[in-house]
Amino acid sequence: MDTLQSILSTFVVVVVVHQLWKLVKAQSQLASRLAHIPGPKGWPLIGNTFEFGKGNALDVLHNTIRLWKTYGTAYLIWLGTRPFIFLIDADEVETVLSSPIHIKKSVTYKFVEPWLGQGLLTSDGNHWRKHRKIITPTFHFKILEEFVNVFNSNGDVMINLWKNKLNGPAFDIYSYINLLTLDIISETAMGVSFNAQINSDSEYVRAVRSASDITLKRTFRPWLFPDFVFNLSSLGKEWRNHLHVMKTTTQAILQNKKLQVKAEQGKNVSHNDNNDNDIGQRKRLAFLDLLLQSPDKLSDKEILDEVDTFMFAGHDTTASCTSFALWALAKHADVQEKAYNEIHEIFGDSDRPATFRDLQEMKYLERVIKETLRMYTTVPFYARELDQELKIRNKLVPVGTTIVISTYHMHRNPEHFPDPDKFDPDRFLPEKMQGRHPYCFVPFSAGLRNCVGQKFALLEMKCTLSKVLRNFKLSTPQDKLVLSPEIVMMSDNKIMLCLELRK
Ligand code: HEM
Repeated sequence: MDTLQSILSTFVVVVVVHQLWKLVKAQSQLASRLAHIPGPKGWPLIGNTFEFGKGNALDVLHNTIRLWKTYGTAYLIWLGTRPFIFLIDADEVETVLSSPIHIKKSVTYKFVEPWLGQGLLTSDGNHWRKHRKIITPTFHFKILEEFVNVFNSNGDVMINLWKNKLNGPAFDIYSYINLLTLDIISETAMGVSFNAQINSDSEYVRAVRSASDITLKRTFRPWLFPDFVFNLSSLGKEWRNHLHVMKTTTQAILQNKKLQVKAEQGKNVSHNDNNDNDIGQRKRLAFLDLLLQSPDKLSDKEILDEVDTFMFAGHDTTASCTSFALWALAKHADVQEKAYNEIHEIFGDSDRPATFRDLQEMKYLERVIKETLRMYTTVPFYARELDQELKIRNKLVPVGTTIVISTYHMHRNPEHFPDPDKFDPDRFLPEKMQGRHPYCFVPFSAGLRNCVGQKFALLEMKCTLSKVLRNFKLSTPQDKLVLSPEIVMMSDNKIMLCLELRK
């Protein structure tokens, strides 16, 4: 028995050592092909994991700034045995983003796959191409025009809540804005509202928030990369609970919607009928309805994946940018006054809701949003995994390397944005943009895999910001925000505003 045991243990040790040796050998082969990209020295198997992240977003920002200053606009780090090249150079970023070949997302996007499945954000290849073709028309301006009512009615709920804060102490606006954008995306994506602004303790809302946090933690803990290790960890257990809440919620909504469609068909009401309904209002369709109607006949799973993707990609992002924009307006009284004057010219003293056309006219406010996207870059990093070699710094970089587009750093590059820490919306005046590198400002990414929701996002943010400015004069006691690049940019020291009534 003892002999059998010792033979077995020796066998296990030999297998483990052999596997580790293979990993070290593969890493060293990759390293020799990547020797032309500068970066800190990494350890075999561990790479730079511990010095780089420690799972803390604040460390990630400090370290990436330090690495940029030390190694320049393309540098290499190792997370475990995986090489990651961070790109800040606009020419090199253009090579990646404009390519029809390098559209595969990095391994870290796999972590959200149990939630988002093969939705637009995570899929690639022919599946992605087919779905992108189906989904792009659902963001047509005629459909977005219909959503302005949703932006307005949900925005009014927040304005009413904020009226209780008038002339009071400063308060943290982030959770208000986050619940507002969640209400907007659930109504536009699924046609239902969680009324999260009123019922802020929603289980779904908490699940979405925590699932995003866990995804970020996993990204910087390579030992949690393998699913079997993650599934055994306490984070993995927490993740499964949140996943269950999120999946059952959206599934129930889809089933209800299908029952509703059946009932309408029973009453001979065409679901495709987008004309007047029996109470004289135009019937507004959510993305879910549009996907259900698609002639391409998507399966339930395909529809759910896309709806979950909208829920994930379409609310934390706009919440982050809107909150930072409000803080910037509060901080820079001159910018706030200019934005207010533009809005006053459009509406005068009327309190009518904004229309699609009004929102198009807010050119200065649009520049404020762009400057916010530059300085407080909503998605500070996004990444691709090479499944074909790519030339960087005049040499081919091997398959399997992850390319990280380092948007936050690109947007602070003084070569393209002089005095980069100054908030100046007029950088985005057409005459100032002339001659600027087309890929030095990429908050919504660019090329084939750019953000499909960017027009929706701009309209929603303009609607919310103009509504707040029409009602309140903003100020802030905070001198500086401590930026924390989680999956979207967050402020580590809250976003505090004081409100005075405008009229
Ligand atoms: C300030 C707001 C937003 C910002 C800054 C933003 C930014 C981005 C970025 C950088 C990407 C590319 C990510 C990557 O390559 O990994 C992306 C993709 C995407 N975004 Fe947005 N986004 C915003 C709002 C929205 C909204 C409101 C929606 C939906 C209603 C949305 C839906 C998507 C989807 C589905 C993709 C994947 C597109 C594809 O790969 O074909 N986003 N977004």
